Amino acid sequence: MIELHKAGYSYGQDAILRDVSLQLAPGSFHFLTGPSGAGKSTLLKLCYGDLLANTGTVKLLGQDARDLSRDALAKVRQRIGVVHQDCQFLDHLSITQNVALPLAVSGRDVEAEAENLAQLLAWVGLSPRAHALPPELSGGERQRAALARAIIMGPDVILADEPTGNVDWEMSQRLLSLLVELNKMGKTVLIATHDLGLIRAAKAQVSARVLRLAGGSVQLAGADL
Ligand SMILES: Nc1ncnc2c1ncn2[C@@H]1O[C@H](COP(=O)(O)OP(=O)(O)OP(=O)(O)O)[C@@H](O)[C@H]1O
Repeated sequence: MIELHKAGYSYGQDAILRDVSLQLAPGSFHFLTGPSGAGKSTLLKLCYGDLLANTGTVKLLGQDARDLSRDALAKVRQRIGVVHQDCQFLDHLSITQNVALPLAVSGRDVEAEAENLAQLLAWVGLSPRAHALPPELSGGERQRAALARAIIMGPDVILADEPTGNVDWEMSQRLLSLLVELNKMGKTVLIATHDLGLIRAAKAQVSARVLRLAGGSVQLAGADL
């Protein structure tokens, strides 16, 4: 469970989030919409402890984010997979090596995980590109590689920031079906997006709550979405 209670965040003097309360219950599927600059990425950063709220409370998997030591936060983060908006990779490493990075960083034996890695790349449809370098990938391939990297540690929660930002409709549907499939496996999913078509398509497949962030707080969006 990720839980925010009256959370606020300011970059310097600028209060971006003022009073955000939300609960991501285990196995739930949420969308987060709102105008550009409303603070969606900032809110996601609070949800995985990249930023600490200036006011209010943020609980990550039952623990107050402010009380987590660096090691405890690292452990919590292994259970929260993040697909970042800009999907950055290390360009000199292959896609397989990039996807495996969280394993290596957490001290796991990457060789021993080779079969799991291959299966994961096959699941996101990237087996033929397993040895390619990141600059050689298309936008949709990069997004799928970023999703694979986000879930390699087997997280309970997946936070995706505009995962379909730079891809065509067909690819966005493919990414959505991967996220829906993960949710059907019991994972909690939160997707920040401007793409209302994506939200409508998802609602035909999964019971999703749509949150709208505006003016520094979050409300449940209208039923027309
Ligand atoms: N590191 C930072 N320092 C100062 N201001 C920042 C920083 N990061 C974001 N901001 C500002 O905070 C506001 C919210 O940014 P954020 O990226 O969270 O919005 P967003 O809703 O995700 O936007 P978009 O939909 O365009 O991606 C913006 O005005 C942005 O310029």
